[in-house]
Amino acid sequence: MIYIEDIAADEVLDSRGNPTVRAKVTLSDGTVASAIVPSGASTGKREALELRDADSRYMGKGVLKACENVNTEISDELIGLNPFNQAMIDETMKKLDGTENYGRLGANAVLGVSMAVARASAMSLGIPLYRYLGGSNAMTLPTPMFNIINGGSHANNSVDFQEYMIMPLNFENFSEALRSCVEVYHQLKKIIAGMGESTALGDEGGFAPNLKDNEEPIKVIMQAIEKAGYKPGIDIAIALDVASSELVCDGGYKLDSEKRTLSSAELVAYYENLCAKYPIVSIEDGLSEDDWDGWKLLTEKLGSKIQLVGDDLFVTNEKILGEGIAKGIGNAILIKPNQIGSVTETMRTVRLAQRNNYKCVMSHRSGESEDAFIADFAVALNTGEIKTGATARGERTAKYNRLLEIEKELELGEYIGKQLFTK
Ligand SMILES: O=C(O)[C@@H](CO)OP(=O)(O)O
Ligand SMILES: [Mg+2]
Repeated sequence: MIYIEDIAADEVLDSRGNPTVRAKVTLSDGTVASAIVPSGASTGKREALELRDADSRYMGKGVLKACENVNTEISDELIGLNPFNQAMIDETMKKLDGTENYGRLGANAVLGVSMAVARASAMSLGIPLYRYLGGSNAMTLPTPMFNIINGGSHANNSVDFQEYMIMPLNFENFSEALRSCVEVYHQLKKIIAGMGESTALGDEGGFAPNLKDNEEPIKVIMQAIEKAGYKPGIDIAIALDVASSELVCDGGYKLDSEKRTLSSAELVAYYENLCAKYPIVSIEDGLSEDDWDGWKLLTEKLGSKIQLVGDDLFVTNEKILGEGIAKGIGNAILIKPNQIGSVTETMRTVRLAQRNNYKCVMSHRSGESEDAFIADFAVALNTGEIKTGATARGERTAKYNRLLEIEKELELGEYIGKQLFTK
């Protein structure tokens, strides 16, 4: 029987230049695989704990302790185990940690090992990661949520909403869909430059211009879609991640660029107005993680028309998603493995969502690496959607390029952009 022979972790860097964990797993048949853990900026309060060192290295952001936990306690526990039983591997780490949120070992330590074990298992079997994780059922190439204007805590500009994304719907396959996004992106660059604004990039590769309010980015994106030769709303639609937990101030939602603070109900009305004017198909974190009443109202007003994605709200947590489903909050969930801490728990959350007709959007973090695990993971779980930034930064392009590779390998893979938002 093949068993785990060695596990080791070291401190490497993410796309913001912050330290993160790279875990490496060696199997008894000689297979070696590694995985790098991503890290968020606009994190949900109830996310699993990311263990950071408290000393002065990297201004308190080091992950040496998390690496040490991998190199000592976690390896001691996992060496000798069967790598093909992912659920058991992940359960063993959960028990070893002993807390609800990986507060002792760190979710960054645990997730790194969890992903590396999955990858090593796939390599040992000589099959791609998506095939290992999803079997013959792994067939759906995800529709991108392609983030072309960055604001909020992902950029240093005037825009309050964090992400303005395009979704290529009316396309036969993934590569054509991706090409359309890239074309729109290049047109957008010209438009922004033509306005005399900076074409500097935010953390996820979208542009970060100073625009006068939070509607203006949508207007310029509409122009860019048309200039690229596509029909807004038919070929390409718009999605937003407001990341509104970051806007909460004095009991309301503070829109700095518009010099006003809105109540939940006013913000919901703001979205209704935007949705009436523009082809918006999805809004993520429209209200804050603590504002479940606001979410209820948002879902009542817009839930039958558009996708309402809970990110900070659900933090990829099966239990919290369960509460949301019971209360009829939102209709979709963002899936970020490091919010919950292991491959197995991520899959459990996706299964719960899919059983309850909640859409799933596989997602990167704003701090990413060259590791394209989520590309395979999205295909494996047939999430149908992926959010992984724009193609101007290597750590985002890595995911798109991996999806192009998977598309080619699958040959008969499905692209479901056209069906995604039809009732
Ligand atoms: O809010 C989000 O959806 C993510 C990814 O885009 O950002 P962060 O990783 O900073 O939480
Ligand atoms: Mg988000």
